[in-house]
Amino acid sequence: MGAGLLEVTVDLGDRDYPILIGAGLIGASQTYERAPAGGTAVVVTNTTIAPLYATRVAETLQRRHARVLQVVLPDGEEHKNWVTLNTLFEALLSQACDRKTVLYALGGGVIGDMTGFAAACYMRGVPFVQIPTTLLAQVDSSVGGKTAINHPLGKNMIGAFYQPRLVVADLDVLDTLPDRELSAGLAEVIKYGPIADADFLAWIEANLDALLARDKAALAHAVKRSCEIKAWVVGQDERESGLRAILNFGHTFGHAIEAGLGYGEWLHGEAVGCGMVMASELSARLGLMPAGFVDRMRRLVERARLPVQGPAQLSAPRYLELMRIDKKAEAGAIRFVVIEDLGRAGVRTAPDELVADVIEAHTAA
Ligand SMILES: NC(=O)c1ccc[n+]([C@@H]2O[C@H](COP(=O)([O-])OP(=O)(O)OC[C@H]3O[C@@H](n4cnc5c(N)ncnc54)[C@H](O)[C@@H]3O)[C@@H](O)[C@H]2O)c1
Ligand SMILES: O=C(O)C(=O)C[C@@H](O)[C@H](O)[C@H](O)COP(=O)(O)O
Ligand SMILES: [Zn+2]
Repeated sequence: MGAGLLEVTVDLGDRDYPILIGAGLIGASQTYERAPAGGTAVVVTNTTIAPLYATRVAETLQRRHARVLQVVLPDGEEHKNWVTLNTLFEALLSQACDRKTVLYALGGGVIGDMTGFAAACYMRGVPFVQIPTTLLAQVDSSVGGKTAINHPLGKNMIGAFYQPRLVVADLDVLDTLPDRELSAGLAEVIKYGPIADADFLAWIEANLDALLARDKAALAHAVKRSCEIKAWVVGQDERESGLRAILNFGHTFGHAIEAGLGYGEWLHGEAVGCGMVMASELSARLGLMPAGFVDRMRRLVERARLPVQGPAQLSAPRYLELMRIDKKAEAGAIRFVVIEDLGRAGVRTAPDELVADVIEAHTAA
């Protein structure tokens, strides 16, 4: 293992688990010491990541497991569905995987969300480990136990809360990440500032160029601080009965963009980036934040090379229709995460006309 190993704990009583952050982690057998050993390991990955990292992970796991299998799924958000999930179940059943089998999710958020959901369901629950390979997955999706697949009518609509046993965030794997995916990950990093930590927002603004240049020290800090904030939230409200909703800042608008365009056209992080600009505008129009805050967020999202205008083909009424089946909606009322003060978020409803104005103000002509 490389020097400078960082660790964050997700504090969930007897389901506590560590997030290890550092260099050279995926090929070191001591990395996996706190995950269950013996029996079968299944490395679940996709066609892009398999040739890059699956052999290194599988060879390392061979020192801890009697048998190591690989399941390679198709790549892309459009495959985060029942069909792909069933491919995974068929592979597990046809290889006689038993209840002691450990699933290792080697990939971005799509692989992590699907593997976690499969682990929650297979034989009513088998252990799983997250090995996130995108920035987005390292700062967000691998932590906290939200697992799901998409439905044409709504994002992440079929899923379960199911925690991993260990998260391994190896910063070296980010070297091969395409620039567009790096930017998508930065959207979720930026999110943590306005919702929970004004100083972190200022740090991101000051260090955005270093992050875009993949400076390892900057990335290490961004991953660690993001995981600390997410762990702090999840530790208090694992199943989103209240506080956890703040992690959805920008997502009510963003999920509507993803579903409205058909999954995969805009990346999740791109939709969240644009969604945060809209949610900032809503916060200002509700009188919670000054207009300058919207400019500040728009500038930062733009500097991260993310879209700040919604897609021209999605009308405000279409957003409203899609947002009514958002998971936070209650009795048909859409609930939005808004910023109440820098570093503090809350959940509010807003009149449809106001929401439509906000969307139109930030949509390409
Ligand atoms: N569960 C949660 O809490 C949570 C949080 C945020 C997002 N999500 C979900 O995560 C998904 C988005 O995740 P994502 O942004 O990681 O996308 P992704 O999983 O689709 O990965 C992005 C792309 O990068 C490729 N890739 C991954 N790692 C690579 C590497 N190291 N080198 C080269 N290529 C690599 C992938 O094959 C893919 O093509 C969405 O479905 C979103 O809903 C879930
Ligand atoms: O972990 C959470 O809670 C989040 O909201 C994190 C989000 O970044 C993530 O996209 C999550 O999957 C969205 O949750 P959903 O419940 O709206 O599907
Ligand atoms: Zn997200």
